[in-house]
Amino acid sequence: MTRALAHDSNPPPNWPEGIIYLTKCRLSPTFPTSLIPLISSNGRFLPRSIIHPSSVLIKRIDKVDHPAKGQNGLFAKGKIKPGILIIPYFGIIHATFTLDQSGSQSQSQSQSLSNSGKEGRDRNRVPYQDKDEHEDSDYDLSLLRISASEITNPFPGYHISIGIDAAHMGNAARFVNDYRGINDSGGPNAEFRLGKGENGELQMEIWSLPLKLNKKNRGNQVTAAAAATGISKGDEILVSYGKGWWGARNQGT
Ligand SMILES: C[S@@+](CC[C@H](N)C(=O)[O-])C[C@H]1O[C@@H](n2cnc3c(N)ncnc32)[C@H](O)[C@@H]1O
Repeated sequence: MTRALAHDSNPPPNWPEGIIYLTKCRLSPTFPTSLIPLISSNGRFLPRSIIHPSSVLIKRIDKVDHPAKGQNGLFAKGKIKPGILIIPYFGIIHATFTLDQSGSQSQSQSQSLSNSGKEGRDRNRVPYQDKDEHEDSDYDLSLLRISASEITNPFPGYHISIGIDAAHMGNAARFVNDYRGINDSGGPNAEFRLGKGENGELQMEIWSLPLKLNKKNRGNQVTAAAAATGISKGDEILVSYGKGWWGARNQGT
């Protein structure tokens, strides 16, 4: 008998098999408790569940000239106004530590790596990481970076990168595609923004572009009027992953 996946609730239509459906982010089991105050204004991580928004749907892409043909995309189920929170991005929140090579207070890597499982007793040693399992994920977003020199950094000598990875678990936001090759002339119609959940937790969100950020608006009254209507029913919701995201993937190709 196969074990049912530990979905938070019933997944929305077209949810792929093998991916856990989340209605809120989860913390990685290796996420240090001493970092929680940095991602939550009340010092606790107790996000409220957010159900699938009625404004979006997950759809398999069949268009022959779409660069992500055969994959899924996120689409507007109805009209979405400009400057609206469409959906928060859920996944597993994880931390990656990089030894600061420039500072004088650096701990040695071997010293820190020998402290597997002792995080409760010694909060200022980085947790053991065999390999960064999120490094190659195409669903990993940066949530927060903390420099080694910041006074709020509970791990002196290490730069900390906190990310949200939706490779194996997430919500419909994980299906948002990048506009490149899909709507090159119009650009994205949505963007990632840092936001706050109801219980004070930092979260990444997908918003429809406000009118002023739509690059087609400038000096063009006709397009500005069209952009003011936001994202039309049936349109694919498209963001920019950023040049860095594509640069890292195109290296050596
Ligand atoms: C976060 S996922 C987006 C959802 C994905 N299409 C799916 O069905 O799971 C990122 C992946 O989507 C694909 N993708 C997104 N935007 C793309 C684009 N403009 N051109 C080609 N592939 C794209 C790439 O395979 C990329 O690694």
